[in-house]
Amino acid sequence: MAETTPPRTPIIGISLKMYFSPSRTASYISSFAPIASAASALGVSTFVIPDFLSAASCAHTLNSVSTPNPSAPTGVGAQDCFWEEEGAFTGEISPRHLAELGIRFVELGHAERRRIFSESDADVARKTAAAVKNSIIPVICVGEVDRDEDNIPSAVAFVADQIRAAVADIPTDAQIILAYEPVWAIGQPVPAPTSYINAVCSGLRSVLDAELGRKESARIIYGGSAGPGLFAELDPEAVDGLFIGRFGHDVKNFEIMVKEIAAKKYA
Ligand SMILES: O=C[C@H](O)COP(=O)(O)O
Repeated sequence: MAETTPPRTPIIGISLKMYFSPSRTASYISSFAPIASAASALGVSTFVIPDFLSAASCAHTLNSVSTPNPSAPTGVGAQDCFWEEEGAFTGEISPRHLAELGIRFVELGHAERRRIFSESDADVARKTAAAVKNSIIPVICVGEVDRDEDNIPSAVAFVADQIRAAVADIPTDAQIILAYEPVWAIGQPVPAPTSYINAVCSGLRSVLDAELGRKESARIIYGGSAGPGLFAELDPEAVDGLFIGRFGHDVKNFEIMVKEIAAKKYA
């Protein structure tokens, strides 16, 4: 069954990629839990995506955190899943089994998976459908590969095609998160220019609202070297939050970004 609530609450998440050991992840989650609770009180949803080894224990911890605002919950995500739910698929991870462990999000189609593991839009679409079927919110990563700041329509067209492919087999009211990450801005000292982020996200918002009927069910979050200070410069009509990498490894930075999102979205 598709996850259909809550709609368009501001949200910030972090992927720990393969940076942290299990013990460092456990320590991070302990510090993260009270921040998630405070974020909920501010009306901001949060999520953490650890590696698979730590996902179940992190979900156990975070799912018991008190979040005062039911529209702004917290949760744990997985960094990928398979499109099948069970069977002879050595090394793969079932979305149904993730759901059984209390994992509420799954990141799909990250640029690193597309580049290193040759994941295609068709793969992402099948995984998205499997996640939604198991009531897991897909965090679908999209973004153009090449930097060409003078050609915003081309970036919007490329990313819109990725989105159309990813959502082809799910209901319009299924809640999704689109992590817009220009590939050229990932792993850099600074994010993409804010005017560029705002223009591309605004273009994508139009496609989601007018063409795909996803005004309420799709949120756009920006990722790619995002850190403190960025959200204050973003257009809150177009961008619903952030997808954090390295600059959230210090959990105090994550807390700062939660407050910046709340201040901007609820101004
Ligand atoms: O998953 C997160 C993004 O790829 C961004 O990572 P980054 O902020 O370390 O560039």
